[in-house]
Amino acid sequence: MAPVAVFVGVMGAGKTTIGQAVAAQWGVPFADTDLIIEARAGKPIPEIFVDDGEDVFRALERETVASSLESFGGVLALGGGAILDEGTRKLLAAQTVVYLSVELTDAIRRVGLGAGRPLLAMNPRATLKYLLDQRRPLYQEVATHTVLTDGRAEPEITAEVIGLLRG
Ligand SMILES: Nc1ncnc2c1ncn2[C@@H]1O[C@H](COP(=O)(O)OP(=O)(O)O)[C@@H](O)[C@H]1O
Ligand SMILES: O=C(O)C1=C[C@@H](OP(=O)(O)O)[C@@H](O)[C@H](O)C1
Ligand SMILES: [Mg+2]
Repeated sequence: MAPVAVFVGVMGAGKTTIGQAVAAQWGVPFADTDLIIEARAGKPIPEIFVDDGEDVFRALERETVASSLESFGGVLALGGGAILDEGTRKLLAAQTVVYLSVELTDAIRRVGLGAGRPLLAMNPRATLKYLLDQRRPLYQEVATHTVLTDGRAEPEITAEVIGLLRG
């Protein structure tokens, strides 16, 4: 079994929100690697970053992506930084990967002050700009489909994803 679709994109792209909506419309399960990691670690992501550091989080993320890709049959949302790992990018090569793209203005509006997202705890606007510039080529590399989300409401984006994946 393998996921029907995997969502990637920077924080605030809408991976969790749109992934859930697409899964609901298809009538398939939804999973989010962030939630799986929190359950496995027994603590929220900000605490993993504080107690154990980003490297430990990335290792948990890599294992979680690998096991989900192997055994989960539904819609899978990744965390924004999962694609930083080369091994994860290789795993994604055989998958249907939807890149939800968003630029700085809308992304920052959506994540606000970054609550629950430890990488945005300080200077969220400058950090998000840096992360967008660093990661954009990696999202493009793994994507089989790209959907622009700037200035668009969730139902419209969900409908475009479903239309694109219909074939
Ligand atoms: N297209 C959109 N327009 C406006 N707000 C959105 C849109 N997509 C998501 N959001 C909101 O932005 C926030 C971040 O969305 P989320 O799905 O958690 O993003 P991600 O998982 O990619 O970080 C949520 O509050 C969500 O309701
Ligand atoms: O971009 C990142 O490195 C991260 C994104 C978050 O997920 P979302 O993209 O769903 O917010 C979460 O995995 C963690 O805070 C790190
Ligand atoms: Mg998310």
